[in-house]
Amino acid sequence: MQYKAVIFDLDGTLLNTLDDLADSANRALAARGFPTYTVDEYKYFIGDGAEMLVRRALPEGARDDAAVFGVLDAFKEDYSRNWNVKTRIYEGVNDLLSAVEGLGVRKAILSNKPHEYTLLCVEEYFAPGTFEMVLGMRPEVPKKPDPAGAFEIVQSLSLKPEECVFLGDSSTDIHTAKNANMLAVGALWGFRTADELTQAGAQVEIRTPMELMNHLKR
Ligand SMILES: O=C(O)COP(=O)(O)O
Repeated sequence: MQYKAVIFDLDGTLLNTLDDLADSANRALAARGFPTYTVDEYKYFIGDGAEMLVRRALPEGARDDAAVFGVLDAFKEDYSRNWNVKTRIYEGVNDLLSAVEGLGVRKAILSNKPHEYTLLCVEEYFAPGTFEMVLGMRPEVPKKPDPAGAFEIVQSLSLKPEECVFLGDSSTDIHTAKNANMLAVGALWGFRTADELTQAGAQVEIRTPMELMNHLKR
């Protein structure tokens, strides 16, 4: 039997958004006199939403609300102007999306990126109608790894969770998949390591997007 839908994570899975996120966050930090980080260090700050990114980037002794929300506002303002400077689709992702489409398997996105930026990115980098549903992080819905967003997608597609595959690049995504009772597939080209995905309980790990096609039958 074939899975009926794939839910994709966005940052680090479909799009390499690392540089633009890091550049915006570094400018927001520097403007307030806080230390900045290398682009690679941001791989561990991204994945649990914009507020968490800022909390992780601020020095431990400076995570009071005024600092967090000051830097968060500055980061969002900067990112709203610079979200598509260096961001690119990962190699092989377009081929995968076409192949999934060709099989008649449905596609959706669930991201912890703020919803408005998730929509902007998807509109810019993917053909209209590629995804039936695109959900970013919305204040009223618990973020990944809570399965609420994943359940919202399956309900709206009239599917059962076990008919879905969840593909993501971080432990947050793997935990989301498991919490939602979906096949948990780890993307090894993203921001985190194979060790992290294995420890989180990934059922499958793939090195290139097209490898997902080998796992759409169960
Ligand atoms: O921007 C984030 O924190 C995470 O976004 P993602 O869920 O698409 O990886």
